[in-house]
Order: sequence, then structure tokens, then C-alpha cells
Amino acid sequence: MSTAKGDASTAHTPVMRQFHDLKAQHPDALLFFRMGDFYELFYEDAQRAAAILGIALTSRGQSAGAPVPMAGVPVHSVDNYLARLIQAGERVAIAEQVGDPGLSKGPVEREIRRVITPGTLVDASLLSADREALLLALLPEKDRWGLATLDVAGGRLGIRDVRADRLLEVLVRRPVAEILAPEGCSLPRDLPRSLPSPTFLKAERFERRQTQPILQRYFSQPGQIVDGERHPIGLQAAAVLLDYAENRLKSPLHQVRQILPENDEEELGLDGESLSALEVLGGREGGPSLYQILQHCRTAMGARLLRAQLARPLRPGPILDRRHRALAALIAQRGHLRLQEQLRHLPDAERIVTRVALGSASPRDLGQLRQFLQTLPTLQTALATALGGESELGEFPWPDLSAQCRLLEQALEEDLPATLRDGGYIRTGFNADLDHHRQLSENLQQVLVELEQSERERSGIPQLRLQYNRVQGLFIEIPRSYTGPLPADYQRRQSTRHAERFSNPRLKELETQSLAAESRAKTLERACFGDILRQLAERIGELQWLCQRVAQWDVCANLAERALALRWSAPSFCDAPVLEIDEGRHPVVEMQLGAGFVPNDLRFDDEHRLLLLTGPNMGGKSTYMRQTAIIVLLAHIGSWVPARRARLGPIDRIFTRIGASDDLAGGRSTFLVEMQETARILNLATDHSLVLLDEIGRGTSTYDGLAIAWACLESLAEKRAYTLFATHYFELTELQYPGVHNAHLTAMTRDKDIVFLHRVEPGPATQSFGIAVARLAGLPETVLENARRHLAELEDPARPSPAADANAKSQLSLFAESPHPALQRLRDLDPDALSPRAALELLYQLQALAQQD
Ligand SMILES: Nc1ncnc2c1ncn2[C@@H]1O[C@H](COP(=O)(O)OP(=O)(O)OP(=O)(O)O)[C@@H](O)[C@H]1O
Repeated sequence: MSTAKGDASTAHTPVMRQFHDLKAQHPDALLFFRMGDFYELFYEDAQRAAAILGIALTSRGQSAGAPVPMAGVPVHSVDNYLARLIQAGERVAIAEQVGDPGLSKGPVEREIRRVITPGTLVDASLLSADREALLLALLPEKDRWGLATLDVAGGRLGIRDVRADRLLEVLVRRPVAEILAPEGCSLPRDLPRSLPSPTFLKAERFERRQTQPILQRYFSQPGQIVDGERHPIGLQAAAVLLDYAENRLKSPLHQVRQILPENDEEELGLDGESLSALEVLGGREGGPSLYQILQHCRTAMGARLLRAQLARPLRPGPILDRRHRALAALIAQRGHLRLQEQLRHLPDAERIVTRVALGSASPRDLGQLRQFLQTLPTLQTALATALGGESELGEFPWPDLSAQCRLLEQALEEDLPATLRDGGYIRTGFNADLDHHRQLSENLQQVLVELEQSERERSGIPQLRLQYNRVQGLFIEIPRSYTGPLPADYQRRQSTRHAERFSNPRLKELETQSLAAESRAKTLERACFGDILRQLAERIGELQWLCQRVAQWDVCANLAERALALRWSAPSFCDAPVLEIDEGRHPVVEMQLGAGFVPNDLRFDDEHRLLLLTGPNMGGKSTYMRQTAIIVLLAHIGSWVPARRARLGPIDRIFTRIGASDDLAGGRSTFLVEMQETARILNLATDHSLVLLDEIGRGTSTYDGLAIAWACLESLAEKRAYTLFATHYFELTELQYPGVHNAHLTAMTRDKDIVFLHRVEPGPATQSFGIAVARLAGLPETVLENARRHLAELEDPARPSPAADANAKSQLSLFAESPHPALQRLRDLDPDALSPRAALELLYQLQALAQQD
């Protein structure tokens, strides 16, 4: 940045020297340099910000012999600008004036008070209410990665170790805003574009030598690191996160009080492809997602938790069991209605508690916390009633924070300002000293009114007025039209066009007193506020516990409401190898179609492992496959499911390969993407996995595709994964493997039109309706007519083989009625009856037969 630095840094003006010193501390961030009521940006920062924000780029005189480009934003509306810059992927360092402008000789002292990055946000105005913005650190060790995630605004720190081949899956399931990794480490090349590009930090910051003291500083009490010894590299990554976030927030993270481990074996595996193919969190082309249909939580905390739970389904175990019991209890008592009524007005207390811990909560934040604490007793009562006989699930009694609630009630005004700046948030009567100085300041107002009157009388000038402005302070103003005598103690201070301004000793004294009283009152008010924050901060752990409970019950009440409103039923879990669904539905498609949706059954057990689905395009194959996975997913987050009955045996992962997608930016074609995803499934699926494969092999030539689909089917049948395999290759329906069965989606033609029945029935489809669907899509009648003719020719058994198919003939012969002669010879022979010589002879014969084709 030679232009910014100028020829020699000594040639810079003192303010610009200060700017460069501060900028050097965080060169990667835009520096917001506080100048009175504005934050100003200089040089390249100004140019970047002006372009992103669409604000004017001007210049601020010269420094080091060159003009200084400048852009500025007013302090009072800075949040809006910050939000847009963070959204655009920028980081922002905020330099505040910390010295007293009246006392400093050179430029007023400034200090970077905070660096705002996407993963370290705590301000309500910068955060999205319904999703976390996670900071994530990664550390490789052999074939594993240590991983830590920190929700700075919620105070949650999690760790886990993952196998290298599962890293991507774990990453894409979370709302990651910022990734940290050690310099020189090689991250997977196919990091999805939805993830932010990593920030590389010096490798030694990840070394135990440096991370151990940080962990000790944070977690010296027993129980604060749960199960840490199982995740040693995760712990190192966690320490890096804490250190990084501290450095950005310029404060220890008092809100982080525990490290919670995540274990692979507790989770139902769900990779990024499945999340997007099943449209769990986001719908295709802006359509509705499962989350949107489910999300009727009353609080932002609940909405965030629901999102996190959807992305991280659990295997059956104590946590899932508790969720299901709680949901059943609420539904049995219809208790969710009362609960939701109480939850409806609750603020985002979780994030407020973090700001309390960091000492940055605003008066309005505390007003909301007061409301939260006021509601808790009624919420507890509502919950106890709602749970009926299961009240043990409510973990009563909840921590008693009534004293903190009273403190807030006594201390804070009813209507509260958004900032501390202008005072007026502490109630009269809370602090005697504050009341005294406020009164002094207010009395002075009265004294000034009286003084104005007495000066008028003393001087005999009725037009005399006492005035105040920020530059001149208090002064006596007399219109120029007055030309008579003035009192001897009046000292002239300024002349304007219409008036003369004076001061006198009494006025000066009053001015000092007035300012002193006002500023003392403000200081005292801030001190009271700081004191309240400190008292609340002592109870952070309990406050966080309460927020988590509120979020959990909000999700539970929400799932109860959804289950009843959408006519869902409770799934049951068992240890047998089964997956039974009666009258399953796809909640999103059903929402769009209403009563027209046709429910379908599904059976997987020891004898039924792979269902080969055929049927017309648009017949409902992918809907059926997706609804199966969605039912399994919902059951594993603790929800009821869109089916009349669902009984589920143990499932370890859901795999999906549905729909065409390509990765043009990554240089991967649709077919390559399809094959890579299929390869992953074939490598990882077990006999407890649910696998959805939709039209494997369609991206390449017919016979290649058919051969690949066939081989995949064989492999999955061998693995005995619960597989739904949709295909248009009718040839596959003739294959016979143990556990493999056919089913089809029904349709019929009426005249030339196709009518979809959307019912799943046993056996393969008997007819392909491609041309009827093409008609539905509006293909011209002449083209359709030709298509019908070609179809008749193709289906004619006596048709001559098309020339273009010549080289594919050998692949076609895989499905020919009679096997290849070489194969037939092989089948017929008895190897034990052959001498070595005869065997060699036979080999030559087989080769000759093979070459005949
Ligand atoms: N069970 C159902 N009941 C009512 N309508 C359904 C049902 N299943 C699917 N549909 C309707 O049919 C449309 C097509 O369904 P889907 O995409 O599942 O068909 P498909 O057989 O996978 O088609 P293709 O082979 O072309 O991919 C859906 O958008 C929906 O409107």
C-alpha cells in the first residue's frame, strides 16, 4: 500500500499516522476510524466500503503529499452499514476515541475496541435470528480431523474428532460463518461453495504448548470439559477458537462455560447431498423446505434449535427417547397450546445473556431480560401442567432468579433506550446519589429560568435572553437593535448579524455546575448499569440453562402443534431389522397438493432389502423415496411422522443420490458428480443404511448406464442396505437377487392422456408412459406421432438391429434370452473332469467363441 503510506511515514499528518498504526494491527479488516459523530474510512478501505455500501467517496485533504480518499458513515446508523459489509464478506475493525479531546495535545487517543468478523458476531442487528453463525476450527492429525465449533452469540462450544472421509458431511450440516485452520494444512479440495474460505493461522497456535494454558484459563472447574480425553485434537481446535474470538471481541468469552463433545456414534449420518436432495433446510428454486413447514416455534431460540436438530438427527438413545416422551406427553395433554401462549412474547434471551456476559448489553436488552425472567414462573407452571404425569421431564425446580428479576424491575425504567448514550434508563429512587445529581442538573434548569428573569430586570433590557449552544456554552443574548447601557460585568463573547452575546461570572459558574451535574449524573447512571450487569453476570450459567430449556420446550411444543395440525403419528423404534411405514406421506408435496396426495406403504425387513421402483416419469418415484427418508429423519430428531404408522429398526445413515446436479465451477460434469456420489454410497453403506438412488446411470449412453446401474444394484443387494432404487431401465426388473423386489408407481392412459394414480404396487411397471408424459409437457403433435412410430419399430421383435448399436451388442447380450455360447460352454463344463491339457484346449475354444462376436 505504498500510496497509502506515502513517501515517508513521518510526512503523514499526526491523525493519519495514528490511522496507519491502528490499521497495521488488523490489516485484513476495514478500519472504522471514529471522528466525532462519524466513523471514517481512508484509502483502499474507503474505496472498498464506498463500492459495497454505495456511499460517497470523497477526500480528506492531503497527507504525505497525497490526497487521502475518504468515506464515512454516521455513528448512529453504523449497525446497518456493518451488517451489509459483513454480509459482503468483509471484516471490520472499530477504532474508538478513548482519550479526552479536551485534554489531548495531538489527535485524541484511539484504540481498536473490536474486530467484527462473520463468525464472532454478538450484536442482534448483525445476526440472523433463526440461525447460528458458527466459528469453526479444524486441525488434521493422521487420517482424522479435530474439529471445534463455537456459537459466540449463544456461548456454545462443541468438539469432535472426525474421520477424514466424513469431514465434509460434518461441515456442511452446520451454519458455518468462518473457518480457521493451521497454515500449510491441506483441506479437502471439494469444499462446497456454501462454506466460507478458511482463514489460515500460524500452525504453532494449534500446538498443545499454546492451547493448554487457554483451556486451563477457561475450564479449571471439574465437569466443564465433558469427555475431553476422547477428543484431544478437538480440544486444541477449541482453544484456538477461544483465543481468536477473544482477540476479535477484545474480551474474554465469559459466556463460554463448558465444552460439549459430539460423537459420531450418537448421530444418524446425513450428508450434504441428502440435506439438499431432501430439501431439509432449503427448498429447490425457492420452494418450501421441510424446515419451513415445521418451523412454527415462538422464540428465535427455538427456531435456531429446530434447525440445528434437523441437521443433526440422533440415533435411538436416551436423548432421543426423552424428546419422544416429552412430545407424547404434551400431545396427550394438549399442553403445547398453553405453553406456546407463554412462549409467544419471549425475547431472544440466549443472545442477550451473551451480551450480559461480555458487558455489552444495552438498556433495552436488560428490559427484555426482565420480561424473560418475569415470564419464567408462569412458563414453569404451564409446563408442569402440560406434562401431566411426566412432570419429571421438566427438570423442576428451575433455578430461582427472582432476585435478579426484582433487581431489573426496581432499577430500570419501563421504556428503555437502545443505547447508554443519553441516559434515562435507571429509575428514580434506585440510587440516591444519582437522584441527587439529576436533581441538581434539573434544578439548574430552573435556576437558569430565574436568572434570565433577574438579568432582564437588573439590566432593564426586556429582550434579553439566556441561551445555550455546544460551542459557546451559556450566554446572554441581546438584540443589536438595543443601544442602551449594559451592566458593567457583561463581557462580550461574540457578535452575530442580529445580536450581541455576553457572559458574566455568575453565568460561567452556573455553566460549570450545570455541565458537571449532568455529566456526573450520566456517569453515575452508567455505573449503576455496570453494577447490574455484573450482578447478572454472576448467574450466567443458570441463565444459559434456562434459555436452553425454553428453546427445547419451544421446539417440543412446536412439534406437538405440527403433529396434530398435520395429522402425524408417533413412530416406534425396535431392534429388529425392519422399516415399516403405513400410509406414508411427503409433508412438503402434501402441503402443496392438499387432499389429493396419495399415501403409500413401505416394507423393509430381512427378506426385503432393495426395492426396485419403476413407473412413468412424474409417477411419484422420487416423492416416494424422499418421503421415506424424511419420515426416518423426522423420527430421529424426536418428531412424529407423516404416516399412519411407522416402525423403525436401527438405521445408521441416510444416503441419497437424487436429481441431476453438476459442479461447473469445480469442473465436474453431471455424470461425474453422479458417479462420485454413488461411489461414496457404495463404499460407506452398511446393512443398516437407508439408500435412495434415483435413475443411476442415466447421464451416459444407454448400455453403459444400464451396466452401471446393474452393477450398483448388485453391490447394494450384496451389502443388504435398505435401498430404494428408481430406474427407467426395465431390464433390471428381471434380475433376481435375494432381498430384491420390484414395485411400481401406477398410472393409466385415457385416450392418449396419462392419468397418474401415484400408488405404489408390487411388481414391475408393465408399460412405459414416456410419450404420454411428453404429450403432457406439450411436445408438438407431429413429433409425438413420429415418436409413436419409432417406438413401434423399436418394439418390433423382428426389427433389424440399428447400425449404431453394433458395438453395444455385446452389452445387450447380457440381457439376451439365451446366453452367449462361450458362457453356455462354461456353465456346462465340469472342471474336475478336465485334464490340464483338456483345460488348455478348452481355453482356446472359449477364446475363439468370444472372438466370433
Ligand atoms: N403420492 C402422491 N400423491 C399425489 N401426487 C403425487 C404423489 N407423488 C408425486 N406426486 C405428484 O407427482 C409429481 C411428480 O412426482 P415425482 O417427481 O416423484 O415423479 P417421478 O416418478 O420421480 O418422476 P421422474 O421419473 O420424471 O423423475 C410431484 O410433483 C407431485 O405433484
